[in-house]
Amino acid sequence: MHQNLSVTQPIVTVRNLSVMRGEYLAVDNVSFELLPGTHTAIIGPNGAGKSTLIKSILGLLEARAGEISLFNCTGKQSKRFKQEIGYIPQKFSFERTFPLTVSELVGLGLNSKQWWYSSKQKREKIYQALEQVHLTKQAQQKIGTLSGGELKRVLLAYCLVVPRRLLVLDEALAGVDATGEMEFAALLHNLKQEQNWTILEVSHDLDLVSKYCDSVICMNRRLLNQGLPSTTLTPENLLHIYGSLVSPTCHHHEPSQLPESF
Ligand SMILES: Nc1ncnc2c1ncn2[C@@H]1O[C@H](COP(=O)(O)OP(=O)(O)OP(=O)(O)O)[C@@H](O)[C@H]1O
Repeated sequence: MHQNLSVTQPIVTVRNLSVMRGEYLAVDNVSFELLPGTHTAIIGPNGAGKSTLIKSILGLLEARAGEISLFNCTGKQSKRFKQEIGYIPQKFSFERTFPLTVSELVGLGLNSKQWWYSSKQKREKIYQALEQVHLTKQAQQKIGTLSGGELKRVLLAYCLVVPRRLLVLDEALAGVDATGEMEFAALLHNLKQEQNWTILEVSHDLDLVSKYCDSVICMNRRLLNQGLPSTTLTPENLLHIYGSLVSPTCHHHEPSQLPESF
């Protein structure tokens, strides 16, 4: 168990949070709590403010109003827990010539708390993290030459190389192939079950959300619904959220035919 971890105290508390993007109110008066060892998905249509919300939680964007508490601390105090949070952003890329290999990048995840590890122990930790995401063969490859899905796996390995209390994922599975997607989801499930990690992820994959998440936050600038997948992912709620009929089992639409004049 992590130090100071109580099973009842929320890991994250968001109270009446509002966040601007330029002149636009992207998050409007949102409140919720995340309990330790839970997996929560944030869902909503494009532009609903999901990334804005998680970036505010991570301290990457300033709030216009409201309060965010991480591990029971607010403001600057919560910054000391930075190393206990893993984050995979929605968009990132590296120049092809970026001079860092996969194992070097994952090794950067070994932070100051692991200063006493020997070089051998560090190599073992990095190898174990890469093994979990099936990328040991790419260990010496330059990160700028990886595919989009491989790069996402490397970032997950970076998060896995040390214990985290909170893992924040912004569409982390986008670009990961079907097998990788299931493995990724199962891995997150194990981290939650066996190591009590708290997971907050933005996802458009309602099948995986209904299968793996304990709780769903539905938003479109404002919080629309929050609760168990079985009570939030109902046809009525999804119609309200997305404005059209989607369901956890039928949201992969067939590509529509282009009009002849296109
Ligand atoms: N830097 C910016 N300046 C102005 N508006 C912005 C900026 N960044 C984002 N926005 C707007 O804020 C709104 C919320 O964006 P955000 O990225 O949080 O949405 P999202 O729910 O994560 O969307 P998606 O599912 O498409 O990733 C969008 O309408 C977006 O166009």
